[in-house]
Amino acid sequence: MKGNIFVVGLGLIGGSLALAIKKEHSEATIIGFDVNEDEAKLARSLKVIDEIAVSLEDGMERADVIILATPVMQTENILADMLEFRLKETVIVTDVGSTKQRIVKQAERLLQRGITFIGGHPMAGSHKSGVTAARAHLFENAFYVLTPTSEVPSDKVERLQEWLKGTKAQFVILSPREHDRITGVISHFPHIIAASLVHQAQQYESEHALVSRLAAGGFRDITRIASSNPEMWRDIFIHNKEELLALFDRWLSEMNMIRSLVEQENSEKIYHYFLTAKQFRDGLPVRTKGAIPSFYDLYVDVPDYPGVISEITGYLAKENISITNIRIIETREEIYGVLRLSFQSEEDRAKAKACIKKHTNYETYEV
Ligand SMILES: NC(=O)C1=CN([C@@H]2O[C@H](COP(=O)(O)OP(=O)(O)OC[C@H]3O[C@@H](n4cnc5c(N)ncnc54)[C@H](O)[C@@H]3O)[C@@H](O)[C@H]2O)C=CC1
Ligand SMILES: O=C(O)C(=O)Cc1ccc(O)cc1
Repeated sequence: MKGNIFVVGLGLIGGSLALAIKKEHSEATIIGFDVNEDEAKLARSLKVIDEIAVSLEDGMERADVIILATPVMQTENILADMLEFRLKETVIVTDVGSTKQRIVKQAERLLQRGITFIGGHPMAGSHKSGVTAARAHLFENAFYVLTPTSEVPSDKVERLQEWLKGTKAQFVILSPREHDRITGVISHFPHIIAASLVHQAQQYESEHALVSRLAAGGFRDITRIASSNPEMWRDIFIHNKEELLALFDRWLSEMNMIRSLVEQENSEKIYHYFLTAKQFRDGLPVRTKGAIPSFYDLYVDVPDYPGVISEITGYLAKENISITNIRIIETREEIYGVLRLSFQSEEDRAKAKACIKKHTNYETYEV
């Protein structure tokens, strides 16, 4: 499709959407704008966008589709500023914010002027930010929530989905309220838990200098998201305050309950608590990306000799297959193979599997 796509906020999500749209619609012109001029210039040199808008107003007025990809408080402010601009009557405005109720409420004023606004949230990402982390395939297989209000005609929703086809995401329509309730529990609240675990370890570090050195393994895994952009998460917590306050209350009573089981050494109930959590978690789908992203891992059963890692990474490098993470798993219990390689897509994992099979006799497993 032809048209001007205007992306405001050229970071991880804005940049990734720009790349995904261009991949599917090569005739579209991607115009970008960012308050951080260096980020906009970087986006232009990395060919994430075709051109930088002269101003926010200029980009908005030329656009057929406007994508607001800024932290959610900024998105609310931009939606208010847009009331002064002379937008095309046919423009479709959308956003990518992790919260929906306050944004959709603010956008009602645009809707009253006949401008189409469809709230959006591609539910995949990472703890990284900035345009250098942007990838065209970031949203492949992920859920992409849209929250059109009843005034929005369905052909506009279909048109937006057509523009976003290159994301290869799975669209889901929800009300803003349902969206904020679900993301509160599976995405937003876990961030405060991760951050609080890090704070707890930091406080202990003053007593035991070894804490951070010993925290290198599992602790790093469960607290990965504490490395996310603090501005973005501050805004999300303020926007989804009501849901999150309710979750804090439930969490505190849950902690008190499990605390008293430990205090009483109630081994049966403690066991049951872990068991039911394990059963629910083991049953979660693994291939679909979600707000807690699944990684494309490949386990390689390698012999324990020096140089085996460089041997394998060498074969992969020769075939231009990028690895996002590499780790030696120290226990063989339940997991076959000791070398865990992570990839960005199913396709990369399949290529790696074939490459390792071609060059070695090592068994590979997807768990
Ligand atoms: N990081 C993630 O994994 C996900 C983030 N989101 C949502 O996407 C949005 C963007 O997040 P990221 O791309 O991760 O952040 P980012 O930090 O990578 O990029 C945000 C960009 O917006 C720019 N910006 C800030 N205020 C602006 C303004 N007033 N006008 C123009 N540009 C402005 C910043 O300079 C920055 O380049 C947020 O609303 C976030 O809630 C949604 C899904 C996943
Ligand atoms: O890195 C992670 O695990 C994330 O949680 C990514 C993420 C961040 C914000 C969203 O609204 C959706 C996904």
